[in-house]
Amino acid sequence: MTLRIGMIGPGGMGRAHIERIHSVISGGRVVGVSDVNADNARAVAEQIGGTAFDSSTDLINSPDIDAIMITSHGPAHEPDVIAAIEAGKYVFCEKPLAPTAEACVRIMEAEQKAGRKLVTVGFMRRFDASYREMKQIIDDGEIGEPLMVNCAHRNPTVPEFYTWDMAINDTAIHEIDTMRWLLGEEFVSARVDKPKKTSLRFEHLQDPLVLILYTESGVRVSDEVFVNCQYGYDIQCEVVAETGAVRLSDQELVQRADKLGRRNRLTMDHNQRFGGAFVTEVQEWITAVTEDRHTGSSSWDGYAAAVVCDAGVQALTADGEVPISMMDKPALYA
Ligand SMILES: NC(=O)c1ccc[n+]([C@@H]2O[C@H](COP(=O)([O-])OP(=O)(O)OC[C@H]3O[C@@H](n4cnc5c(N)ncnc54)[C@H](O)[C@@H]3O)[C@@H](O)[C@H]2O)c1
Ligand SMILES: O[C@H]1[C@H](O)[C@@H](O)[C@H](O)[C@@H](O)[C@H]1O
Repeated sequence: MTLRIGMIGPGGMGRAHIERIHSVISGGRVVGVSDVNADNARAVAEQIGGTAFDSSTDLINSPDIDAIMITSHGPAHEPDVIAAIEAGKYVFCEKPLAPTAEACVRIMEAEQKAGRKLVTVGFMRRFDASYREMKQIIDDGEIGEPLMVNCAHRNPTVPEFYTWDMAINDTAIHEIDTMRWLLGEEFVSARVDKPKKTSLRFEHLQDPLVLILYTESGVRVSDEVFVNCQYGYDIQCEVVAETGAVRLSDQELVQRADKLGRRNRLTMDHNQRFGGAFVTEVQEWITAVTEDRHTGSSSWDGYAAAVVCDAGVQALTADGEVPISMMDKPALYA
């Protein structure tokens, strides 16, 4: 059986997912699209030989669509995720699940009403082979209890529409989710340190910044977010534990040796750096949906990330630590 996928918002991320689904991933095909930009929907539909739906509601409720992928902008996700749940269809939603914790709570309420987990949030780093190996080493107790984690999230540049809060809720959200998963704990406080700003940024941005988070057991996670570093898409992570340390190695593109020395070609964007993780993530989702089961990050994970992001955004203008508190986890997500 081929899973018939309907995609809402086939922009940059959506088209990259379509490319993967139609070339390297098995078991699914994007057969319908919708977009507020109707010309874009028509163009993508023509490319894939599928249907351009007039609205996301029509796409979600079509009997010719088995499952939904949402790759529109974050603020547009909530109504479409809820409509997919109400239609009883599995839905893969790109991060963020929704821009506020309150919106994520409404999504969890709809899912609890439906009585089953239908929503997967696109936190792809959980599917990256290097992060998975780090997690295995930690979970096997090979380096003892984690004490500190030092992360860096560097992008070459960002466009002018990228606002100051996006450093947290669009960029650091990846480390926020990955660290919850890697450490198996929730965060209890957030603080933001603001170093000297690069001159190579738009005036409205604090760039770089360092988000400092503490977990329930006291692990300190620092996340340097530097989105105009110019030179590459550079993702770093080192977990320092009681008897050892483990870190992501250099990015995996080729290493060249010549008279200038040995050096790696760096990745330049998320699709290059996390291409393998995206493939595994979407393949696992298609396989799971075909077998009528949930996989990947849940709405609870989307909610938890949003709560930490809200605190991180508050910390941008607060003095010192902002406490983080979450609602009790509903039984559906236990
Ligand atoms: N996992 C990752 O590393 C990663 C990387 C990039 C983007 N993303 C996420 O993917 C999503 C899309 O980002 P992008 O870079 O592809 O943006 P984009 O601007 O390239 O594409 C978004 C598309 O959604 C459409 N759209 C906007 N509002 C809509 C609505 N209400 N209904 C239907 N269509 C709508 C736009 O017209 C556009 O075609 C965002 O949530 C973003 O955070 C994730
Ligand atoms: O939406 C993108 C995406 O999530 C990338 O993975 C991240 O590196 C960028 O900072 C963000 O703007």
